[in-house]
Order: sequence, then structure tokens, then C-alpha cells
Amino acid sequence: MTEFVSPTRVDPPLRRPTDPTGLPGFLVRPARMAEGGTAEAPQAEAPKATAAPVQAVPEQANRAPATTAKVTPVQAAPQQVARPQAASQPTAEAPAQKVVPTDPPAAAPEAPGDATAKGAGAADPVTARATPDPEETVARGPEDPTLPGPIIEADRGPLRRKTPGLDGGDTGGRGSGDDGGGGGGGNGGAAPPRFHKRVGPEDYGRALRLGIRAVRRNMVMVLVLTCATNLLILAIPIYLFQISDRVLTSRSVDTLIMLTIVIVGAVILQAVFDAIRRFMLMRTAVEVAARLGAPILSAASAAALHGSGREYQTLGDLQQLRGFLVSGTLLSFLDVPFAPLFILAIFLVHPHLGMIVVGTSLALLVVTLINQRCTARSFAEANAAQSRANLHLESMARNSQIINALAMIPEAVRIWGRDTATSLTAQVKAQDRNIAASAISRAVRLLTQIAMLGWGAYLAIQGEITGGMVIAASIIAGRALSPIEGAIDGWSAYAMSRSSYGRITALLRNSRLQFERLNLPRPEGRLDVERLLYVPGGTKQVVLNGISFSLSPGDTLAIIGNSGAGKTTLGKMLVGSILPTSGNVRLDLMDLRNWDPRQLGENIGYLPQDVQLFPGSIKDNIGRMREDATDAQIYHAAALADVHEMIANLPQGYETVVAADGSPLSGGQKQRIALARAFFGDPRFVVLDEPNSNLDSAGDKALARAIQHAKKNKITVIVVTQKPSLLTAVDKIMLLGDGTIQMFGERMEVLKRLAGDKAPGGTPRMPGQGGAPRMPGPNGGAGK
Ligand SMILES: Nc1ncnc2c1ncn2[C@@H]1O[C@H](COP(=O)(O)OP(=O)(O)OP(=O)(O)O)[C@@H](O)[C@H]1O
Repeated sequence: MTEFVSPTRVDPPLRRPTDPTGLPGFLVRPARMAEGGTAEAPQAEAPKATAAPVQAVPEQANRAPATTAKVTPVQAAPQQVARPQAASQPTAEAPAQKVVPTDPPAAAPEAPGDATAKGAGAADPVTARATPDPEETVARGPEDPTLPGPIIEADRGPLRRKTPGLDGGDTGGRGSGDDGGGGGGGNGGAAPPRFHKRVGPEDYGRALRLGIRAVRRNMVMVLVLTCATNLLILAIPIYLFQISDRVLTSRSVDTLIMLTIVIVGAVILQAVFDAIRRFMLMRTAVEVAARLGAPILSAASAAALHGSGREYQTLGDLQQLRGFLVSGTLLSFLDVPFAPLFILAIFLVHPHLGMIVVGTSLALLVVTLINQRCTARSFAEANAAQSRANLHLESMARNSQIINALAMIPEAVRIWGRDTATSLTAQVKAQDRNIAASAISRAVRLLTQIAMLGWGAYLAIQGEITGGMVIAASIIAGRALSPIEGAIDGWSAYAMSRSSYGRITALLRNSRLQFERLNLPRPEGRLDVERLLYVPGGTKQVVLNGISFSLSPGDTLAIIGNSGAGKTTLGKMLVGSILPTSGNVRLDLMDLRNWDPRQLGENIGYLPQDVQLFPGSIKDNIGRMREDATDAQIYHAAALADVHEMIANLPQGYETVVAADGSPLSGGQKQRIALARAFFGDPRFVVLDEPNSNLDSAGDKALARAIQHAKKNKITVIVVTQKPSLLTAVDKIMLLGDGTIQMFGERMEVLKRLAGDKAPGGTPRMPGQGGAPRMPGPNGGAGK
């Protein structure tokens, strides 16, 4: 299975805690029924735990008093407690309605194409779990006083009870419709219930702090080793000094041997320490990349809600930072603080020589500062232009086919070349100055050594120091100045890494704290949209204005309207992929922003207008790249989108690998696989944006069946469409115009109002099909 970059949060597999097999619900159902009575008893005896979520939501309930009783999780709980008894009773009395669960192999050959059409057919895993099981009812006992609502356990989130009315499809319960849906447990059956493990909050600032702390911790050790290395560097000049001034004058072989042994030990130790600090820096770089990679990617994805996706480039910044941590430049920077120590040693040899080195160091410092000032802006320009070029490159890779087909290669290359050239020009400008600064610093260093030797010789002639001292001081001066020179050489790398670090910290610090959210019971699919306003960032264009409407669980709504009316934008907002400038989108009363994002995603299906599949197998794509997606769930979703037969005809079937451009699938096939992905896991609320734009008649039928299935299972569906054919499948229609609701109501009612603009043949003319639809008055029926 293709590895999918995972965010920092890792959710547990979608398995029942009591299900050691991990098989999907409908496969293990019979065994479960047998053990149901005992296995669930401990959970049923946790009334206190149930009380927690019940008390948690009244505030939400107050916001929409008219309908709270039906859908508020809080208030649904008592109903859930009562409902299974009521639901189980008729089922027990009417065993003929029981659907015997079947294995997928039995279902598989029959399911394609007619899985839904069979309705309550035994082979359909959807319906197999949709009917309450009398056996389970008997095992539990209809008089069971502890019958369930969702239970929130201390650290495992809401655990859905395995009662017929609550879990795994409660067609009976939901069929009545008026009981509030029983907490939204019904899902058509095949998907196992969700269990949400509570995980710590996604605090990017904390991840950054931990990353910095890891660097600091290692750096302390690296600094200790650097200190030791630099001290040991003094061994060679001292050795030279001792040889020339002591051994040669005393002609003592013993002293020579002793000194040589000591110096060899010091040099070996210095090499070992130096190697260890390099090892540590390398591991520090890896640790930083490992600690910050996932938070950066996660924060960049979150930031893409408001931005252009440019934040993804921050991962490149992390690479830059990692490279700097293992570079020689950093070692030079680390060695620079020890330069005063060497200068002190030279002072001890003779103050004049010390003064020469101090003067040189100051000169080098000035060169460094001038270099920094002269190159900073150019390096920043180079970075910015390189980012633009990279963005363009990514878009070229995505649109390679269009570029080829329309012979746009010269233009694409020109745009990339322009940004790259800007970047390179700025880099050359900065590097020119950098090279000049390096040359000056190197010349200064060499001149310093000449000055030291010359003046040292003079001092030796005057008898103030010995010849050995002159040579030793010259070597020490070289050691003192070389890290300064190295720092100047590597200034560009340092400047770029500093900018990278700035972008990383800005992203992680500015990202909204992803604090821990209560895992709610599975939503029923009630949607409340309140006064949505959307003005894209950096523009003054009002794309959506005052959009308010509500849908009950199981409602199907078609959004129609001319091109540019705001349909796609509204669809994106309804699934939380973009955030409104003001207003709220609530699923089961809770604002989308306040849902646990992972839980929300699992309960939402979305088919975007511009279908993109991930590079990976068809199986992975349908299963939303989840590692815990079961084969049964994937098959169920594929059967629902009627794509199983098409997949079966591919040489590798479900294991067929889809490339980044979607090949080898056709546009329609991609759309149907994306439809299967949208319905994967039986979400409670689905938005389909132009779902049939590429579909043939078979695809259209599959789509109608999927919508039918959604209706039957009380899944709320919104379809953005330009095609009249889909309107027959929906209950309600919304006409959007210039970002506002022009009409909203029951299908027939809206169609009648549109009928004033009839197309030949009596079909109401769709907006955008020539001629504007007749618009109602200012109070055009929009709203709840
Ligand atoms: N991020 C954005 N920045 C600027 N304008 C935007 C942005 N998003 C949407 N718009 C504008 O909002 C308007 C509505 O766009 P949207 O894609 O929602 O229309 P639509 O009704 O789905 O059209 P179509 O049927 O052609 O897909 C367009 O004029 C579009 O340019």
C-alpha cells in the first residue's frame, strides 16, 4: 500500500474493541450476536460515563431550540436508550424481516451494478446490517435497563453500543424518521463503527519547542566537545615550541619521546572528539527533521485552508536547515567563540603579536558585518524567486498534459526561467559580494601571518622571544582566524538557513492550536448553514453572501446556478475545506471548526469538481489511503459507485496503480472511483460537486443509485450540478445566483417556479443553458 504522509495524529483502526478479528461488522455479526449479551454488559454499566457528553452540549442545543430535540447528541441519548427496546420489539415479532448476513464472496459476484437495486437483498452488506437482529435483542433482553447511548470512556472517546438501533445500520429506527435517528448510528451497515482514540492536542508551537530543545540539548554536548577539540588544537604549536626551544637546545631524546607520546595522544583525542561532534550534529539534523517534519506538513495542510498552499514549501526549508546543521559552516560558527582563547595564548607569547591578531580579528569582523549587510537582501530576493519557481514547477508537473497538448512548453519554461533567473541573478549578486568578502578575509589572514612572522623575527632579534615562540604564535594565529574566515565563507548558507528557520517558526507558531476536541457521537447528518459570507483573502470580491439554509438527515439537495454563482465555493465550505469569512456551517448543531477534524472527515464524503486521485492503487484511493480500511469497506464503496465491474476488468483489479495524472483511468472512471471514495465508510453527509460531468449513462445510473442509497440510509447529500437529469433524484433544490440564494425549496416547488423559463419539451431550463432563469423577487424564498 502506498505510504501516505500521516499527520501527527494517528487514529486507531476502525475496529470494535470487542472484535479481536478486526473483520468488518457484517462478517462477524453472527458470532457477536451470540456473545452480545455478555460482552457488552460492562459497557452498559457505565451510566456515569454516559452522563458526561449529555451534559456537555446544552449550550449547543440552545442555539437551535426548534429542532434540538431531534438531533442534539445530548438529547438524543435518552431517546437512544429508549429506542432499541422499541425497535427490537417489532423486529423480534417479525423475524421474517431479519436479513441473514452473508459473506462478501457470496455477495461479490452479484453486487456490482445492482447492489443497491436489490434493496434489502440478503447479499447486500448495506442492508445486511441495516435490520435489527432479534437474536441480539434476545441476548440482550428487551428489558435491559442499561441500554445504551453513546458512551464516552475516559480515553477512548465515544464507544457506540452494538445495539441494533444504534450501531451498524438502524433502518428500522431511522425508517421511522421521527425518533431523531437514534444518534445517527445507522450507516448502511458495512462499515464498522468508529472509535476515536483521544490523542493529545496538535500544538505546533510545542512541537517547535521540543525540536529546539532537542537541538539545544545536543548542542550543549557538541559545545563541550568543541571546547575540548579547540584546546587540543593548541597541542601542535606547543609541541613545535617545545621542540625548537627545549629539545633542540637540550638535545634530550627522552624529552622528545615523552613530548611526542603526549602530542600523539592529544592529536588522536582531538580527532575522536571532532568526529563525535560531527556524528552528533548529523544526528541532531536527523532529529530535527524527524521531529518537525510531521508538524510542519500538518501545519502547512491546515494553513492551506486560508492560504495558497505555499506553506507546503516550508518542508524545503526544513531540508535547508538540516543541511546547515551538518555543514562545515556550523562548525566554523561553533569554533569562532574560541578565537579569543587563541588570541590570549598569543598575547602570552608577546603582546605585540597579540595586538596584530586582535587588529586582524576586528578587521575580519568588519568584513563579516559588511558582507552580511550587502548580501542579506539579495539572498532574500533569491529565496523568494526560487520559491516562486518551485511553485511554478509543481504546477507544470500537475498540468503536463495540458502544457503538451496546447504547446505551452515555451511559455511554461519562460515563466519558470524568469523566476529562476531572478533567483540566480540575486544569488550571483550576493555570492559576488560573498566571494569578495572571502578573498579580503583570506588576504587579511595571510598578511597577518606574514606580519606575525616578520615582527616576531624582529622581536626574536631583539631577544624578547625565541624562534620557537614565533612559529608557535604564527600557527595559533592561523587557528584563531580560520573559523572566522570559515564563518564569512559560509555566510550565505547561514543567511538562507536563518530565513528557513524564520519561516518554519512562523508557520508553527502562527498555526492555530489544534486543541483536543470532544469526540462526539456519530453525526446524523443535520446541516445548518448560517449567514455565510465569503470574501477570499486579498480580494474584495464577495463570493457568497448571506447564505442560510438547513437540511435534515437524509435530505438530498441540488445546488444549481450559473457559472461563477458560487456553487463550488459553497460546496467546499460545507465540507470545511475552506473557511467562511463569517457565518457558520454546523453539522448536527456543532460548527465544523469545532469538530475533531479526523472524526469530521470520517463522517463526510466529498467529490470535488476537479477530481484528483492520489498516486497509489485503486484500493488505496477508494479507502482514502487509510491503512485500516478493510477490504469489505472498499468493496462496499466500489459496489455503491458501481465501479467494481470496471475495476474487475483492469489487469491488476483493485491493485491497479493510478499515476499522479490519473492514468490508466478515463475521466469518467476517475470520477466514479472518486465517488466510491466519497462514500467510503458510509459518511453521514456527502457533497458531490458536478458528480456526473464525465459520466456515461451507466455512470449516471450508478450515481442515481448512490443517491438512492444515501436517501434510504438517511445520509444527507448535496449535489452541485448543471444537468437537469440529476434533479429527479433530489428532494430539494437551491438556485444560487451571484453568491446568494435565489430560490430554495422542495423540488417540485422550485421546478414550478423555474417553469416560467421552460425549455422545449417541457424540461425546466437549467441556469446556464441559455437564458436566465426567472428570478423571484427580492425575498425569493431563500432561507430555511
Ligand atoms: N479564492 C478565490 N479568490 C478569488 N475569487 C474566488 C476565489 N474562489 C472563488 N472565487 C470566485 O468566486 C466565484 C464563484 O466561483 P465558484 O467556483 O464557486 O463558481 P461555480 O458556481 O462553482 O461555477 P462553475 O459552475 O463554473 O463551477 C467566481 O467568480 C470565482 O472567481
